[in-house]
Amino acid sequence: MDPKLGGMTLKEWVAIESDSVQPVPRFRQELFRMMAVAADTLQRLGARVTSVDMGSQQLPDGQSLPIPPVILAELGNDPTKGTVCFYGHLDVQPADQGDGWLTDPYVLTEVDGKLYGRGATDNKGPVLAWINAVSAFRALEQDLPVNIKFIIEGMEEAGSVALEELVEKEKNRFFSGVDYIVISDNLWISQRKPAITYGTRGNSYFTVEVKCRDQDFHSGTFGGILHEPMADLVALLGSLVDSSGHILVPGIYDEVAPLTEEEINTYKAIHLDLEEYRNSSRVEKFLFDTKEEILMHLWRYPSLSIHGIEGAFDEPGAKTVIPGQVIGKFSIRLVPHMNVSVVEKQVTRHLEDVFSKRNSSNKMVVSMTLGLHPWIANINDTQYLAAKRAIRTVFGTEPDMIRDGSTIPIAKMFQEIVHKSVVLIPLGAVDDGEHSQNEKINRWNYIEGTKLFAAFFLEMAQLH
Ligand SMILES: NCCCC(=O)N[C@@H](Cc1c[nH]cn1)C(=O)O
Ligand SMILES: [Zn+2]
Ligand SMILES: [Zn+2]
Repeated sequence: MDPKLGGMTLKEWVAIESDSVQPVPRFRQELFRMMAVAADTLQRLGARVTSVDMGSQQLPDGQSLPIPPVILAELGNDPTKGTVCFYGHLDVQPADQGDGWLTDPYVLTEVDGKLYGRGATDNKGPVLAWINAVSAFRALEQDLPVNIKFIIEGMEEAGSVALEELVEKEKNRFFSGVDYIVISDNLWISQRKPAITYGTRGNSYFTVEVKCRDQDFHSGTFGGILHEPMADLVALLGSLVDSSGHILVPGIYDEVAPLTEEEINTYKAIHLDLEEYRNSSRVEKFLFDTKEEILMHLWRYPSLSIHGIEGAFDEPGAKTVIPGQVIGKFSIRLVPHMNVSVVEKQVTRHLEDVFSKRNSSNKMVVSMTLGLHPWIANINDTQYLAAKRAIRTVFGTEPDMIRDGSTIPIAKMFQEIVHKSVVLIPLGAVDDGEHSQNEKINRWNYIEGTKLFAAFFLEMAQLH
């Protein structure tokens, strides 16, 4: 990239340890540095940049840490052109070479056309690809076909702390002229075939605490005479889902959108090599045997996952402890038209029911700690057509029209608060390993993705 334009390379961005998950001052400093570098890059491209102070974050242990600024940047304000707003994040998940990385996670390393490094695909690579696309128009001294806005945050991996309030506040300012919103923070469903994403599941995250007392017991001294909290908790967690993945909470499927023949056909049209998917996931057997069932259970049906138990003895060795208090954690991925507060009531009632049947003297407290709504878009919106055309131009193929089984809360927030059409245009391949060891982006995806975004601007200009 032309150095005059302030081009930063992906290698330089990956080298910044912008981990938002571990709440320690060193990573926060790195996050501030990351946001400053990105603001500078955008400024050099000619953008009007505001770095919004986001205040500080109170942590459960009482300490307070500053939240990195959110970047709001604007390029062009021609009223005859459409305005596309791109959202991305520059914070990353934790990464430690000792956890099984084959290369230093903060040194972008190319092996066989794959660029390994934390944040390479989630989400530094895609953010830079959008910036590179703008930079290409600048380098060619061509007018941008559309007005472009960027909203870039540094706390996505920590739950987008304080972002919703900012979007609400900027609804009639920064977002007032925005026509379309684009996010590139997920992956294709294949190694080589591009995709457009029009829906994500939501998530309701629960804790269930069972307490006898706030100290552990010796199982030789107390074992046999106690209602053990862990036994209660295992029974509670075991009551949630059966071995075929069916959720046992009464009423939970009541509001799930009915399945139509037309919808089934959309799954049939998607290219997914189930054997390759199973092998690359290193899973012996999935719960379902057909492509359609797999896709539907990832995208359009709820799922319940049990995540962990706080207070449990989880070290090697044979400690003879009875934990005095344990907290189980599980979540339910939500789909259209499930309602977060209805799910909260259903789960609480079910657990209270199961617990009361145990006649335990322990205390149980159920809390929903996170309630994120599912999101689904209208695939006939203009920007879906523009994205399809741009994919045809750059990749010479039709995209897979996909949904994502995970949750991108900002998509629903934009839809609800800004009331503009949102599209997800991923550029990473299915095996990029977001959040995992050896995260990567393929050089091909990064470069073709940059071309795709430039082509998207041109198509948007034509269709707007
Ligand atoms: N492919 C994009 C993944 C984004 C992601 O991992 N989102 C989180 C958000 C979340 C949901 N519940 C708690 N955090 C996810 O787990 O889906
Ligand atoms: Zn991400
Ligand atoms: Zn992520």
